[in-house]
Amino acid sequence: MSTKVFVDGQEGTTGLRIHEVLAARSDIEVLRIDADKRKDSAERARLLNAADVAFLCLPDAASREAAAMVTNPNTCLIDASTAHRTVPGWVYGLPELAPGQRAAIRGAKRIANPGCHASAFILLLRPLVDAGLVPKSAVISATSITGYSGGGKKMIEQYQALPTEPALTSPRPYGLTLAHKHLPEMATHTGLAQPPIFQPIVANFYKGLAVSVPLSLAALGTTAEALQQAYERHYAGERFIRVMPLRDAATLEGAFFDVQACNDTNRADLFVFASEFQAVVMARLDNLGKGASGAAVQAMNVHLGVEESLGL
Ligand SMILES: NC(=O)C1=CN([C@@H]2O[C@H](COP(=O)(O)OP(=O)(O)OC[C@H]3O[C@@H](n4cnc5c(N)ncnc54)[C@H](OP(=O)(O)O)[C@@H]3O)[C@@H](O)[C@H]2O)C=CC1
Ligand SMILES: CC(=O)N[C@@H](CCC(=O)OP(=O)(O)O)C(=O)O
Repeated sequence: MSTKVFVDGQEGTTGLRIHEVLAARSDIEVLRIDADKRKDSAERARLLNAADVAFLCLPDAASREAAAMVTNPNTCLIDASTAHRTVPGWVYGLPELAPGQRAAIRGAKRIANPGCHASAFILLLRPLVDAGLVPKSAVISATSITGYSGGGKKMIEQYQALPTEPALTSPRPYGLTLAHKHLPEMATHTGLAQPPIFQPIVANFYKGLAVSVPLSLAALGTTAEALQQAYERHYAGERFIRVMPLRDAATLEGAFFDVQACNDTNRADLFVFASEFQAVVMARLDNLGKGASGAAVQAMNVHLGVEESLGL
């Protein structure tokens, strides 16, 4: 019997990509809403309650509204927005987070999909905190470089309009109130007592994201090898996480890091670059792949118990 899936927000960036991925699946029956009814509450409620799995690819307020419409106890919600990522009763949809997370996703009817910057940051920090290499009390800073599709339809339109606004031709730091919406999940799901000092930068390319975290090996009393081993242990057997060799030679030879090399995959690549006393750990992913739609489909596969038998 096929699984009935509804995407609330089917015309948006994340929703469209989920549809593309699901189109290749014979085990999924996609329930579609008529384009002119896509904001009609009664029709959305009908389809949400008819679905076995419903993806919420909506702004936060509309996601909260959608969650409140669901009365069918069998409907599993996978919310791509920020609305429920630290809310009790919702399971964080990152199977590689820690032992037990996969089982939690399998058993949950409310799954909150991680944010794109947050996914990369948490994949880097959680293993180091769990291994005791970074204390929970540490003050961490992080920089993220992201493609403009992370900003959804409005930002895509802005970057693709011709002629290009001069300010958009160079990378643009943002989040300068130091209150980015991913900070709460970054602290909650790493175990850090306080969120990082977080500096995102958006630039004129469609998709791809890399988070960098500088660490003082001397201050932490650790080594680059120990960081690398912590990643290798934590992610052993994880097909969507690739722990790259310490001081990845291919990157160092080229001298420049390729932020887009995970595009069109559900993979995250993790790197440790280091001198004797300092390290920079980096995570790279496709903000629309492992950072959004890919991760949402992976969470669905884990929930349905079909992750092992499928690619994405
Ligand atoms: N883009 C990315 O890389 C990522 C996005 N996310 C999150 O996923 C969610 C969706 O993002 P994204 O796809 O980029 O956003 P978009 O702006 O591209 O799409 C959002 C869609 O939701 C629709 N919508 C808005 N309000 C309602 C409503 N009340 N009822 C029904 N539909 C509604 C919009 O309709 P209309 O077409 O009329 O505008 C639009 O089609 C957001 O919460 C976002 O923060 C998460 C991870 C990464
Ligand atoms: C370029 C850009 O604006 N990116 C978005 C992140 C996209 C994302 O992951 O948003 P959610 O938290 O809704 O998942 C931002 O930094 O706010």
